[in-house]
Parts: sequence; structure tokens; C-alpha cells
Amino acid sequence: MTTPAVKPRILVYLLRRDVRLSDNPVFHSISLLTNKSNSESRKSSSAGIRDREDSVVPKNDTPCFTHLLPVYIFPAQQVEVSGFLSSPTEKSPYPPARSRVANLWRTGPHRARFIAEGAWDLKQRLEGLGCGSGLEVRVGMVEEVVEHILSYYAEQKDEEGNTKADVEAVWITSDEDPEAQQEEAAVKAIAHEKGVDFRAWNDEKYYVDDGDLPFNNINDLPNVYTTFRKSLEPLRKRPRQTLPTPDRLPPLPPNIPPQKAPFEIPTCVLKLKDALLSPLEADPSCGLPSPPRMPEGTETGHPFEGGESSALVRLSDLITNGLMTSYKATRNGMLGVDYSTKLSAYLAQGHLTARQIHWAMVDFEEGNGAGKGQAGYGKGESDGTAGVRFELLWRDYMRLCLRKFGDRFFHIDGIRDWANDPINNKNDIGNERHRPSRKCWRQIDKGCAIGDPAQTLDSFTRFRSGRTGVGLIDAANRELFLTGYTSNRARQNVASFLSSHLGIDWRLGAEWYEFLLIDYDVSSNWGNWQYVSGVGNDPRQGRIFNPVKQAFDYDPHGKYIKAWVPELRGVRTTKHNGAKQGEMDQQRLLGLFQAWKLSLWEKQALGLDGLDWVEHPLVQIQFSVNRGRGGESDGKMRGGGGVGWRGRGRGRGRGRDMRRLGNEEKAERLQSQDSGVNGF
Ligand SMILES: Cc1cc2nc3c(=O)[nH]c(=O)nc-3n(C[C@H](O)[C@H](O)[C@H](O)COP(=O)(O)OP(=O)(O)OC[C@H]3O[C@@H](n4cnc5c(N)ncnc54)[C@H](O)[C@@H]3O)c2cc1C
Repeated sequence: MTTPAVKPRILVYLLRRDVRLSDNPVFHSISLLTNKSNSESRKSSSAGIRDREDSVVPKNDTPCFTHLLPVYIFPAQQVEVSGFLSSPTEKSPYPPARSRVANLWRTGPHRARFIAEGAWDLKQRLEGLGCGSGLEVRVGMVEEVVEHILSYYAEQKDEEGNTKADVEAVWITSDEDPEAQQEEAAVKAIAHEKGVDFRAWNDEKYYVDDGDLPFNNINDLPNVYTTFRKSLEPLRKRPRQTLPTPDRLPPLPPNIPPQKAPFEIPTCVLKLKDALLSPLEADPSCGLPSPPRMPEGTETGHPFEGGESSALVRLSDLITNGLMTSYKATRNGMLGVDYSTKLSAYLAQGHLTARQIHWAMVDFEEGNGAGKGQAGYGKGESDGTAGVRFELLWRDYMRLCLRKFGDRFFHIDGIRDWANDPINNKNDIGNERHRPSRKCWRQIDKGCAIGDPAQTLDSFTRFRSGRTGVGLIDAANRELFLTGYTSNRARQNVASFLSSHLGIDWRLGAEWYEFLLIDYDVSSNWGNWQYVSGVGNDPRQGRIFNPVKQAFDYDPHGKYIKAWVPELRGVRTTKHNGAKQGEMDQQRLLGLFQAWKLSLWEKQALGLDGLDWVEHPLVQIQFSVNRGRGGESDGKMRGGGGVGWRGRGRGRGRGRDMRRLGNEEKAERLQSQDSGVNGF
């Protein structure tokens, strides 16, 4: 048999964090090329009013491929792939996908499930185009998978010794993550070695496209977010248009290389999830002697499935129900589904883009389309929509910081240049008077500088189990463990608690989050951990969140803590006699926020006496609430942080002299004055 007259010419597109059909520069360009070959300059019929008209493909570019092979790879160093082994007797050639410092799984069950759903959704969307398109799922090291694909096609020959199909090019979307960049370099080298064209596309996942920044050199990125933001205001004017969603793509090649042994790829999404989850389920406690259990009656705040289809539904629900308008007022919530957008996981996996969110909000603000009748509809930018844009720019900023600082994002000393920064960047970080001293951390490995590693491991284990004895921290860590999500407010408190109160190496916390978060994003996670732990680019270093005061401010009825720490549900928090019967009793709340404060009688009545985390909390935070005529009582916070604290119960003490405020409160006050929306 000879090679057919038209030999397949294949384009391999490796999807990573761009797992969507809409607003995807690569799919868009491929569809333009395909359509050009069929009818000159035919526009995508699904182009929306907001879609950009320009092609990202040069005009003289002619289609040089007949088939498209989109491939999603679960990378073996990040995702445990032993569940894909074709038989129980096979062994994975890869080491377990565990983290460097804490030896935790790098991708836990919540995100693994979400990613699988996302890949499957894209597969179905591509198949749904009805033009023979689809998606192949693979596991392994990305460069090995690519090598296998290219070799397969090079080795498939007809009787005359000609290849049956040629791979013309390998395309990928570039990423800021150093690990992803290494992957990209390795794939490029293999492609070149095999004589195949390689192209890394620009990442168009930013809110403000990185081609539109007011500087060319990444070293000119300001070290302070506010400076960066101001250079881009008004933020509403900045994003580029979205790209049309293709309605036609080249078909899959007639022959597709199988998954390389010893693995095999499941044929349905349920089995795909099984393969990802089975190695993790073999270790359900994740090294915790008593892992948290789902409390009865409590529901996840993140009930969403992964994938572009679900992302678009969530975005549409947010718009239709007017939730973007109320965002600023609700974003510091901790309980429920709708206090914040819950779009982070979709953004992290590239199931949705920041500019899709922006343009959906613009339509709402201009009174076009969905959301009619909701507050803010047709009334221009509101505090809420501005607040969402502000946060989306934080995400851009964290990514750009990763580009600027590279591997220092993962270094124990962080991105601060401890010796020189305050002097070199006088305007940004501070001045010589504030030259910081390098932080020392408790660690879990032998030979660490301070503390007993065994004791540190014990504290870290209790922290992860939600048994520190500090209600807000325990609720947040249990929620994270059980659902893969916890609010921004909770994350700040947790990160501050681990790094400042416990003085534990912040990277352990970042890896814990990497393992569990559904929305894990390398730049947002490591950048925020650094920021809160005092080794990042927080201009007001030394801020420490007091989790008792934060509970008074953000969980004033104790509902969040009771939802996730069911042992404390019986703690009475209201006054039970007198004229104010039924009102919240702040003294009682103190016992909910730190159970060691409960009376012996109450502990016994609730079965809490003798519990280690109740009797021996990792930290005792002295915090007094206002009694009687509004007098203040001083308190001291003991434990890792060791800063003086002047607590006054609820509220932010408006009108008080700044000199009398605690560190954290000053920082919060300054931040909210500075930023309009309290990003931190
Ligand atoms: C210690 C710590 C770790 C974090 N790890 C991650 C992470 O791995 N992935 C992640 O996406 N976010 C992370 N964040 C930021 C933030 O907590 C989440 O983005 C947010 O809680 C997600 O919920 P949402 O989508 O409802 O956010 P919303 O409040 O609705 O915000 C809208 C979007 O803005 C972006 N955003 C909001 N706050 C931040 C921020 N502080 N930094 C960067 N982007 C932000 C997110 O993309 C978010 O989806 C972390 C924060 C802290 C303090």
C-alpha cells in the first residue's frame, strides 16, 4: 500500500493551563487557518460582539497542516500517575509526585478531580464541533510524551519506506512557572531534534495583556502592587477584547499514538478520576493521625465542577444574579457559595480568562444582556465590579512577580533581597532605617537552625489537622482539607498563623496549600504565602493577623467556626438572661474562638475536657473584649508572633489614635485607605 495522495500533516497542540475553546489564541488561530483553507477569510460564526477581529496569525501564513492533535498531559512530577498503570504488577517509572520540603502530594484529590473534569469537558466540546476534532489525554513527563508521539509518526512507514503522516509542528502556550518553562525548553529541544517546527504562544491569560504594560523590562515591575496598579488605571479601560470561539477545527489524525506503557488511559471521565484518585485514596489520612471529617449539615463553599462549560455557567450566574455588584460588600465572607466569585480555580486551569470576566461585567455595567433588574445593571462601574478588577490585577501582579523573581519565589528567604533591597528600592520597600533582619524558621528536618524538629512536625501536624486550639485557624484548615477551598480572609489568617505565631517555615504551608487547593496557582499561592509571611513584597512588613480579633470582625456570630469545628457547636454564644437575652455575648465568643478559655464546667458539659487541642493549644492569644462602659483592657499575645496587642472586641476602633493600634490593625487601616478595596 502506498501513502495516500494527501499525506496527513499534523499539528500537535499541548494544552496545559489553557484548557478551553473560547478566548484561546491557539485554537482561534488554528480555526482561522482552517477556515482560510476552506473559504478565504471566513469568520467564525460564533464570534460575539466583544470578540476581537484581528488574527494572531500573520497574513501570509498559509495552513501547513491537515490534522490537529490536541493533547492534555498529566505531568508525572506534579500529579501522581501510578493509578494509570495498566496492571497491578506494573511499576511506575516515576518517583511519587511529592513536594520538596514537606514531602506532601503535589496535587491532592480536590484539584485532581477538577482538572480531570476540565480536560474531559474540553474533549467533549471539541467533539461537539462535529468536525472530527477531539482531545487525547496522556500521562508522563511532558517531554517524554512528546518524544513518544513524534517517534511514533516518524516510525510509521508505508511499503515504500515513506512516513504515513508527518508532524509539522508542536505548539504550546508559555507560562511564567519555572517548571513549565523547563518543560517548554525540553519539548522545544525534542521537536528540533526531530526536525519539527516548535512554537510557544504568548500567554493571554492576563487581565491586562502583558504586551500592554508601561514597561518592557520585567525588572521595571514595581515592588509594590499599588504602584503597579496606579500605572494602569483606570483598570476598566485596559483589557483587550476576547477572541472568538472556533466553530471548526481540523480533525484528529487518522492514526493516534497510544499512551506509552506501562500506563493506559481510561475511556470515561469517571475512570479517569478513579485513576487519579486511587493512589491518594490509599493514603486517605495524608499522614494525619486524625484527619478532619466532614461535619454533619455543613456544605462546601465550592461545589463547582471543573471545565470551561461550568466556568461559563458560573460567570453567567454571577452576572445574572447581580453578585458582581455586591462583591465589595461580601468578599470578606467565609461561609457559603456566593460571598466571592469562586472563579479562581477556573482561572488557574485556564478554563476561563480574566478578560472574559471583565467583558461580562462591562456588558452588565452597560445594560446589555443578562442581569436586567439587578442592582447596578446599566449603571456603569460599581464598587463591586471595580473590586473584582482590582483582584484580577493582583493575580496579574503575582504572575509578573514570578517572572521577575523566578526561583526566588520558592526560596526560604523569599524574594526580598535582605541585604540590599531596602536601600536599592528606597521608594518601594522602605529605607535603611527599616533594613530587615533575615527570618529564622522552625523546620521539620534534622539540623535546622531553631527548635526541635520533632516538636515542629507535631505542631505542623496539628495545624494541618485543624487542632491548634484557635477556632478560626482550625475551621479554615478543616474546610481546606475537606473541600479544597477556603476564603481569602481565612487563607491570610492561616498563613500568618503558621509563619508568625508558630514561626514555622512558610514553605511547608505553601506546599500544604499546593496539595489541597482546587485553585492552586503557582504564582498566586507562593506569592501570597511570601507576602503574608514577611518575605515577599509587602511594603508594610511585620503585619500579623490576630485570629481572635479577625474572628470577632469576620465571624461575629461564630457560624463559620461552628460549621467546621462541630465539637464546638454546643458552645453558647448568646446572653441567656436579662434585657439583652439572645444577643451575642462577646465574652462567650472568646470561648468559641479559643476553647481553652471555656470554663471547666462548660468543657465538661460539652465533652471537651481532656482534649489536647482544647487544654494545650499551640498558642494562647490573650485578647480582651470591652466590658461595661467601653473601657479597654490591654492584652499580650504569646507564641511565635510575640507582638503586643491591644484588643477591643468588634469593629475597627474608628477614630482611635493610630499610635494606639496594634501592628495588624495599622496595616489593615493603611491598606484600606491606600487601596480602596482591602486586598489584604
Ligand atoms: C496564603 C494564600 C494563598 C493563596 N493561594 C492562591 C492560589 O493558589 N490560587 C489562587 O488563585 N489564589 C490564591 N490566593 C488568593 C485568593 O485567596 C484567592 O484567589 C481567592 O480566595 C479565590 O476565591 P475567589 O475566586 O472567590 O476570589 P475573588 O475574591 O472572587 O477574586 C476574584 C479573582 O481575583 C483573583 N484574586 C483574588 N485575590 C487574590 C490575591 N490575593 N492574589 C492573587 N489573585 C487574587 C483570583 O483569581 C480570584 O478568582 C491565596 C491567598 C493567600 C492569602
